Amino acid sequence: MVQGTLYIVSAPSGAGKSSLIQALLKTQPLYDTQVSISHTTRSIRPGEKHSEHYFFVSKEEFREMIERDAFLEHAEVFGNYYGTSRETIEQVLASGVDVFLDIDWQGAQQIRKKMPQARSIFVLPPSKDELDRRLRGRGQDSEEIIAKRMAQAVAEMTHFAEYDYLIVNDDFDLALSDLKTIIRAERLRLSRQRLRHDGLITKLLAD
Ligand SMILES: Nc1ncnc2c1ncn2[C@@H]1O[C@H](COP(=O)(O)OP(=O)(O)OP(=O)(O)O)[C@@H](O)[C@H]1O
Ligand SMILES: Nc1nc2c(ncn2[C@@H]2O[C@H](COP(=O)(O)O)[C@@H](O)[C@H]2O)c(=O)[nH]1
Repeated sequence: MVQGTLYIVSAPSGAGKSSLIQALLKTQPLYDTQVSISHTTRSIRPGEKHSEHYFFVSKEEFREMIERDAFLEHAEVFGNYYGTSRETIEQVLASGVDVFLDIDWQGAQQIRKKMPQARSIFVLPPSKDELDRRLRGRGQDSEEIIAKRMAQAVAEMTHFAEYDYLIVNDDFDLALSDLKTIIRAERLRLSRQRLRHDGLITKLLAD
């Protein structure tokens, strides 16, 4: 079985990465593409569901998971802890399914060290004003949390050059189309490698 590809997607909070990933998943069959559900110690927002948006856990549970090396990566973001389950990701990739991680730059750095074959995408907002509008428009965070996230936005964006691909999420449909193009190109690149590996190209070019 050929391994699935791991895609890391990062962006300042509110730039639209979760919306883009969710829209992409609607166009892909489950046996092809899945999104990882992280563990977090942050409080649940209105409308969020345990095991659908996140596994919401206590700090003690999170610490216990770190101790048993259950995370592929984990980080403190905006004063809360977030982590990606190692076992789940390894199992899904081994079954040939591509997996998307919606994680911050710290997690992205940890994954690149462990899995250099992972592909990474950074999503930028068209402007800081628009980022602020989107965070407010989402209507899920307090003034204090929005201020904290806006204050961290520039720090997150300074890491854009560490990523393989950059998408500016101004027009949503255009940004989604860019994301689909990246996935398509990566799949074509890999299928070319597989053909070469199988000796098919050699056979096709013979005679
Ligand atoms: N291109 C766009 N134009 C206008 N609004 C957008 C666009 N993309 C996303 N949004 C809206 O911006 C808000 C923030 O988007 P989203 O929650 O996907 O951001 P995020 O980067 O995943 O944030 P976080 O890191 O906090 O989870 C949402 O209300 C979403 O509907
Ligand atoms: N390093 C990790 N970062 C993660 C993970 N899951 C989410 N995140 C990032 O946290 C912020 C805030 O998310 P929110 O849901 O509270 O708005 C955002 O940048 C996410 O990408 C994770 O498992 N590891």
